[in-house]
Amino acid sequence: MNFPMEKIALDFDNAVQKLGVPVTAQQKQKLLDFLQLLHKWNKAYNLTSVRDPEQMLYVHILDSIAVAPLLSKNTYIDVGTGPGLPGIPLAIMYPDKQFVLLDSLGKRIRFIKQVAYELSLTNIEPVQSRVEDYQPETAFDGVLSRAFASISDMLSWCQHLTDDKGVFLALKGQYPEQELANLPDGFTMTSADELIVPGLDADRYLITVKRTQVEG
Ligand SMILES: C[S@@+](CC[C@H](N)C(=O)[O-])C[C@H]1O[C@@H](n2cnc3c(N)ncnc32)[C@H](O)[C@@H]1O
Repeated sequence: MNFPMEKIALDFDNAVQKLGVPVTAQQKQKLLDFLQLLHKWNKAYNLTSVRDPEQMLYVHILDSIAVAPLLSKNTYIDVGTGPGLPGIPLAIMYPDKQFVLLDSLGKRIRFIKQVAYELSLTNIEPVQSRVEDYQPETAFDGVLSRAFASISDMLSWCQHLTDDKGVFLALKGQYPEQELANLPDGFTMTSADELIVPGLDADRYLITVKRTQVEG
């Protein structure tokens, strides 16, 4: 299928305006270049089940940048990033923040390396590893995930990646009531932000969890 760049660029402008997230011309170019690479390499690398470029715009690019206003820290790890979602769009939105993009599958990490090279993204570090095995030199400010695991599993597999002040951000569909009722001891949900993603007729929530602060 040809890539309908003109239509996608127009749809992008409309959606971003509704989203209310400021995007510069350079960021727009990089986001659309990423979309085009995702579309181009999807067959060879089996990166996403979404094959239609218009759908990719909403399901992958806009869904990822909808999180941008809620990122207030400096260093993040996107666990189970797949082809760089939501990490690559967020790294484009925040060139001054640092993102490690981690996945256990080599072909997805090879794709991310190619994207980083082609888009000159210097604030991402692709890592191929199981998250449980990855030992960073410095604790991250935040752990991010989308479509990765239950919140409990995310917390138990990723708690070694942050210190006591670290935040865990999980992008979810339906409000994950059951998952939140079963948080492991020592963790508390601190916010559940509903995201309205233009073009997506689906519930989206960003759940924030922190370590429970002990008083005194
Ligand atoms: C459903 S995909 C989601 C990809 C991406 N975050 C997205 O939203 O499109 C889940 C990803 O998690 C990765 N994954 C699953 N378990 C993992 C683990 N223990 N450590 C690292 N990556 C893992 C898989 O290889 C896969 O790419």
